[in-house]
Amino acid sequence: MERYSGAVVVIGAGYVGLTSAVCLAELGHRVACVDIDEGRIARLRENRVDLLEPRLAELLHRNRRRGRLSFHTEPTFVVPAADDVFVCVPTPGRPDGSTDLSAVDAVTRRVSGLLRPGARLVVKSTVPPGTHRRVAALLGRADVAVVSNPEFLREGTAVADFLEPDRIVVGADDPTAAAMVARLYDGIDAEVLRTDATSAETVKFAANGFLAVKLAYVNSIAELCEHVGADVADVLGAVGRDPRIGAAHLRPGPGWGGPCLPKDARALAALGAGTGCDLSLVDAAVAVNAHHQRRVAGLLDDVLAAGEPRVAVLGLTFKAGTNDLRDSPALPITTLLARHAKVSAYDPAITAAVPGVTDHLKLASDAESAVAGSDAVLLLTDWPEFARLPWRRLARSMRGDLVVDTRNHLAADRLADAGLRLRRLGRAPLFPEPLAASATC
Ligand SMILES: NC(=O)c1ccc[n+]([C@@H]2O[C@H](COP(=O)([O-])OP(=O)(O)OC[C@H]3O[C@@H](n4cnc5c(N)ncnc54)[C@H](O)[C@@H]3O)[C@@H](O)[C@H]2O)c1
Ligand SMILES: O=c1ccn([C@@H]2O[C@H](COP(=O)(O)OP(=O)(O)O[C@H]3O[C@H](CO)[C@@H](O)[C@H](O)[C@H]3O)[C@@H](O)[C@H]2O)c(=O)[nH]1
Repeated sequence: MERYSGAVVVIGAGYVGLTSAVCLAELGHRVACVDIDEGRIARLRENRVDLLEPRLAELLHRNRRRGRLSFHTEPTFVVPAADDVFVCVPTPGRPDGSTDLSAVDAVTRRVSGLLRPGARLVVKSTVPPGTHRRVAALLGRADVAVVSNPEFLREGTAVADFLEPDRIVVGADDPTAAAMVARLYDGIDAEVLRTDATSAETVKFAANGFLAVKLAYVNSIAELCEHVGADVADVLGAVGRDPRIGAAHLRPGPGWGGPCLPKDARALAALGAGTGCDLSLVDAAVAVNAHHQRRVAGLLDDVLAAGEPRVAVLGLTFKAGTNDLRDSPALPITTLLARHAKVSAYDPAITAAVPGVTDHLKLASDAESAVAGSDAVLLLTDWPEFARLPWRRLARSMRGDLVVDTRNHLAADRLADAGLRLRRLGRAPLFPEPLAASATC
């Protein structure tokens, strides 16, 4: 049993929970972090972090040494001493898109009898608008306030996003409770936006839905650029200079993915269906995203038509800088390819096969062995090391000469020097013959 004498408990030690626990400790609070995953807690007690997040391990060690951070498998002894208990457990999507709140419910029931009078239960998990009322009802404690404090961190930059956020949103129907939670962030230089609880819950869905729609639109404009002969980098570079639009999240790719955008967009669309509000724009973004994933696989159609084709895939994670494979666009794309081709893949953050996830492909231990003998290379994640690959040597080891770069990540002149044909999203292909696949949108 680890000793705890502090004021904050964080339940859930995943991307959001562990980052929150470590950063709140860095801000000077005494934090106890609880998770039902005994293996994860055992590793954290040995200062071992499974998540690929810059500075997370360093800040964890430092705050463990300072005695500000402890890890537990049970809330029994730590929750009664806490002023604020953060809920950072998963809220996955159900098959119909709606949000599965069973982990939030389980935590609420578990802590109900443990919270001291006057404490606050702070929901950081992404939950549909109105969930605070469900939590309050399950809690059955008029002397405990329920506060919504959605989290906006991105994977790969979780610590920086937590400590230097664009905004902090604290929503509660009890202004004193909101003020108490807001004060936990006193060491951070960002505006705290105080709202009612339903509005705070809605902010998170509205933000992720907006990003999903924006990225679906970006990929559609990339497709249009190919059709009309425009260059997407020039087009969106100029479009993004308008401050009403903004330059961020404007890069085309193989479809957006990850543990949040897909499930939150589907949940928002399901909310539209459930409330009768017209959120068909979000439904369309989800459908368009699936189209772009199929379109990327379709760019290899010519190669797949040949006998016993072999495709090398560079990058499996949903973006660079994370080892998270949840809802990565690489999974549906490589599944489509694997119906017709042998797929060998390399990702610097995925060092071992993941049963049930990577079964359809052969995991290579480095880029060169993935590429050797392939008819085509498909780059799906923009890991920096892929831009530095020795393309001349790789070209000699390949059977074919096609490279499809879905992130506009590779230097065209280096691939041309290597005698490779380069196909990029939203840009003219760097080889002479017209592409049948891009003839129509
Ligand atoms: N991952 C992100 O980038 C991100 C960013 C913002 C918000 N969110 C939201 O935050 C929530 C958590 O996401 P995550 O990515 O951190 O999840 P995660 O899967 O990385 O971690 C969740 C942790 O909660 C633990 N857990 C599950 N049930 C529990 C219980 N009853 N008691 C104690 N621990 C329990 C799990 O063992 C796991 O370690 C979700 O609602 C998600 O939508 C995620
Ligand atoms: O210009 C861009 C930016 C992103 N993506 C893709 O979009 C997806 C999501 O990327 P990103 O938003 O960086 O990743 P997440 O870590 O999933 O973060 C999102 O989801 C989190 C969980 O809700 C939120 O907290 C964040 O604010 C929100 O950005 C990934 O597949 C990216 O490859 C692009 O294709 N082009």
